Amino acid sequence: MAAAKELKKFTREEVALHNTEESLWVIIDARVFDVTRFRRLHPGGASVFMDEGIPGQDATEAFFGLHRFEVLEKPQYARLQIGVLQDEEPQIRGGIVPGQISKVPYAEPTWLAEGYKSPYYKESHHRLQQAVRKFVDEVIYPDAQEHEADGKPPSQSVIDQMAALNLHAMRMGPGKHLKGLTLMGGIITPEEFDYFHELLVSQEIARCGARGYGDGLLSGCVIGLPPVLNFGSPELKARIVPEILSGKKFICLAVSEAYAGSDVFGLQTTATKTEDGKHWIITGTKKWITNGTFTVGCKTEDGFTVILVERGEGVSTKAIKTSYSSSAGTAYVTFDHVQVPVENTLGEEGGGIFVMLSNFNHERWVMCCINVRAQRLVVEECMKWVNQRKAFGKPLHSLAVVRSKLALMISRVESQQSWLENITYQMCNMSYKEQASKLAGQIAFLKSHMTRSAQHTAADAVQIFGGRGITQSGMGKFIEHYHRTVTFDALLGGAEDVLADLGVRQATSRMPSDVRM
Ligand code: HEM
Repeated sequence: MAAAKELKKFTREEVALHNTEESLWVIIDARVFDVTRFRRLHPGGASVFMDEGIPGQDATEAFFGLHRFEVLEKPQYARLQIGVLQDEEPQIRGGIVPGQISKVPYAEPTWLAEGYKSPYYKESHHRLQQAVRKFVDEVIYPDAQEHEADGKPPSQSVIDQMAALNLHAMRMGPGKHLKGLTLMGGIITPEEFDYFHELLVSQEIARCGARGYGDGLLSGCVIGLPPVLNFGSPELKARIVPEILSGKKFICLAVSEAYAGSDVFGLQTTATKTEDGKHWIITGTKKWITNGTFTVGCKTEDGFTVILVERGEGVSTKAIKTSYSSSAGTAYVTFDHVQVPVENTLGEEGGGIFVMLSNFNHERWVMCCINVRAQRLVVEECMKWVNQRKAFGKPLHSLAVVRSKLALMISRVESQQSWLENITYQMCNMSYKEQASKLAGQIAFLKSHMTRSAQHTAADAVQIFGGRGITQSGMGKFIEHYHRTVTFDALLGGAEDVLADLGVRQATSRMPSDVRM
């Protein structure tokens, strides 16, 4: 927006004189705009500027009932501002102020909201959160908005800047891969880094509200690299890991197929050994694969084996159009007699299910971190909308039916974040093995509960926003996007119903044999 100090000052009386089609000014939040020529170009039509109470008048309330704050920040509209009101200051804050914590109730998890306390987050978490938020607001958010819309992948410059701060490495969680790295310019040490740091990094990125872009931003690495880190040979890791964490190469996990998804034993991609036993020959297809090197689940003689396949001869990919942005790079992958050295085997031959299962908890937990933060963004959007939008002469929040929807949305998001933090605390205090046995059910339940809740929240938000909730631009743009893409989380990393069932099956299998009512 134009800097207020360079602008002329006008009284309300002076502005009021410009109330005709020949000279038309309006006041928006103490800023004076000359819309005489713009009127004919206005996306909302020319006539609205001549409606009662608009020409030469203060149109602040009418404006914010129809436009996002960002409209005023766009250069082509900001230049319409010719001055400010004498002795008055703009009062409205909107858009993105890099690094800022939202003051909207429930827009932030309690550990970030003013005046609240948390047993889980220490000073190092706050330090990291502040730095990551500023980076996300300044670097990732604008790129996310642009490419979610144009469908292009995240800019390499953003991936490189994230790599320079070791953000890709931090998204893999605590562990040996962080050793010796300078994290976020050195504001936190690898030794300090725990799952709460990882949680906050994932959640800060999720605030962008760009689902396809978010997946394109190396989420394939979050799920595809752990099998290499945990089961790859030292040589393989030395060759692959640095290239990936520096953002030079992309990796993804390729399990689901046209034939099988949750049913990993139903996979049809095969890996057979060459006669000399030195190579795998991989043939088959994979579907809905995010990003590019592949960590592939294959059927082998011994059952199911996970193998790292590098892009090369016999590997081809083509884009799949889904209901979210092609920025995610969702692909159909074909392996046609691809020759891969046996040294690329991850874990034991035939032990693929163990490799996958050990990955699933972390992967699903990351999805939970992202999911609940995306839900919170919807709460924030709804809170703002019900406050600034008027219906029947009153703000929307004066309607009981709207308040009851908000009550459910807020309750869902708060309870899920609390459950997530409890699980994260257990993760910080359990060995990886303990996590696998004790937390698989908890995480499966949380994810399944969250994805179902998210769908309720999406539907409620659309009701609150009305037609704007299904419109890709303007006031409801985040709601439309959320509603269109919300079901993704209910499918990735284990379908909602399968996960809920997994949790119950695990619980019943652990019932003590001597317990009776
Ligand atoms: C400097 C002043 C203004 C600028 C730069 C401006 C700009 C815009 C833009 C960019 C849109 C497209 C909306 C979007 O996709 O976000 C829009 C829509 C609209 N504007 Fe304005 N506008 C201004 C003032 C006003 C005023 C004073 C009114 C009247 C009360 C008004 C009424 C509307 C309406 C009714 C729409 C359509 C909204 C919808 O489809 O939901 N605008 N305006």
